[in-house]
Amino acid sequence: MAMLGRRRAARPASGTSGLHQRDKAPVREFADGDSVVIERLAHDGRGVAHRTDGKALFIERALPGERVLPAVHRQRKRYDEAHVRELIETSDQRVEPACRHFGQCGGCDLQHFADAGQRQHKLAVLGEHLAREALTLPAAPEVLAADGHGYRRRARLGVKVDAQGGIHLGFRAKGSHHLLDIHQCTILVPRLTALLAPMHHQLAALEAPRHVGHIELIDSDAGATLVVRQLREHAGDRVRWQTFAAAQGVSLAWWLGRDAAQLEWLSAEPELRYRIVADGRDVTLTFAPGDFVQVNATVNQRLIDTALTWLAPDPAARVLDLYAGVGNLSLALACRGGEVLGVEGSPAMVGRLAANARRNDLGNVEARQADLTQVAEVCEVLDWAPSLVVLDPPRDGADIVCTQLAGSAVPQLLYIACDPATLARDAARLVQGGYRITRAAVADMFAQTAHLEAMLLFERGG
Ligand SMILES: C[S@@+](CC[C@H](N)C(=O)[O-])C[C@H]1O[C@@H](n2cnc3c(N)ncnc32)[C@H](O)[C@@H]1O
Repeated sequence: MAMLGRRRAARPASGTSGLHQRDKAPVREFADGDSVVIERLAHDGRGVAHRTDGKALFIERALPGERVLPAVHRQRKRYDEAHVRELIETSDQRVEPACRHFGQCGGCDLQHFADAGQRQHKLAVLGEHLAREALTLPAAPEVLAADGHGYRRRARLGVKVDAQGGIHLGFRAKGSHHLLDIHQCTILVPRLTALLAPMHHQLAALEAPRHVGHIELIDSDAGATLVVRQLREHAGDRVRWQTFAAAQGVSLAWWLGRDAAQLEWLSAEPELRYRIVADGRDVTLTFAPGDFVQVNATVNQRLIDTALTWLAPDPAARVLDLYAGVGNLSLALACRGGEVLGVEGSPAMVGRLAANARRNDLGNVEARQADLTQVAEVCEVLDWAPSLVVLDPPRDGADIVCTQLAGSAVPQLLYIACDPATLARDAARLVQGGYRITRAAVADMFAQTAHLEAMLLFERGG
């Protein structure tokens, strides 16, 4: 990725395009002649360069092609970690970060990088992970993208009272366990961002803010919902929260208790739900606090559209949807008329999947609970004799499932992954078992961060 742009006069790093907000004391300052050129981005979004003595440098918020003067803030045996002391030549892909917390907040890594550059980087990361397993793609992956800001419909903010009694609400600071006060978040959907300032005031008005562990924000078609992790009962603060929820027009629940916390609604219980469209048909999915929900509604819809196009299940299909959650993919695929078995580990979500199928009059969906890390349980669900399998595992991947699928005769598999490393490991197993990768896509589910979602279609034979 050669993206060297115009040459700018050397200037201090502070206050420019995401290079500010770094108060790490350098352990090694480079002399003016020691500038380096960024060769590429590492998978975590840091720029990679090499010193003249050959040691690698991982430089925060530096882009490919840029020439920078680094300041090393951590020395390691095989590489050093650095930030930019001075930006000498700037990439034409560098943009001004939209969020004022960028650089300090641990949430986003790539706000200084143009959207197109971020997506190119994610394509390269997928390719590199696959290459490590000697796998190649038949064609360039499709990119499933949407607006890079205002997309996140769910987030968890930490709450902390410091030794001086200061109350903090925010995300972890980059590379640290410290909580950074967050007043603005450009990647949250606007309805959730608008709650940040009132929540700071609300916490300051509580009698016992130390009883609050964290706050989860959820946006659904029922509006905004706050779920407060309340470690101990406090009658006065209970009323304060209820007053706050009424004034803000949000729903409110407490997870109450230190161990084995119980969910208690302090407002009227909302019906948390979101809508997807499958072949022009509206499907409504309900969920509860704590359930998995894809964070980016628009990219999720594109993922569903792509799954339907690639798999093209007909009414004779037997679709096995593994790691099914509350039925996001199961219900979309069931709209084509075939039999669908959705398998999910959480019993509560299995119940919700079944209820969602009923609510949408999809009598062709069966919901089943199984732990897909257990060989016997995986074999049992594969005995259902699917004609195609969709798997959308958590970051650990689907080791046992892919080992079993590698020896199966299922004609088509669609693997949706949020971790390209475990995807590559599992893909290698499937390819060893005789599958070919026939289509690929990168879904920009987590824009402005280095995280990526990938989809691979596998087919037998050929
Ligand atoms: C990435 S989510 C995908 C959910 C769903 N496909 C969707 O699109 O919303 C992964 C799901 O796998 C479930 N899961 C995690 N570990 C599991 C296991 N060992 N067995 C079965 N399901 C598991 C989680 O509860 C979660 O719902």
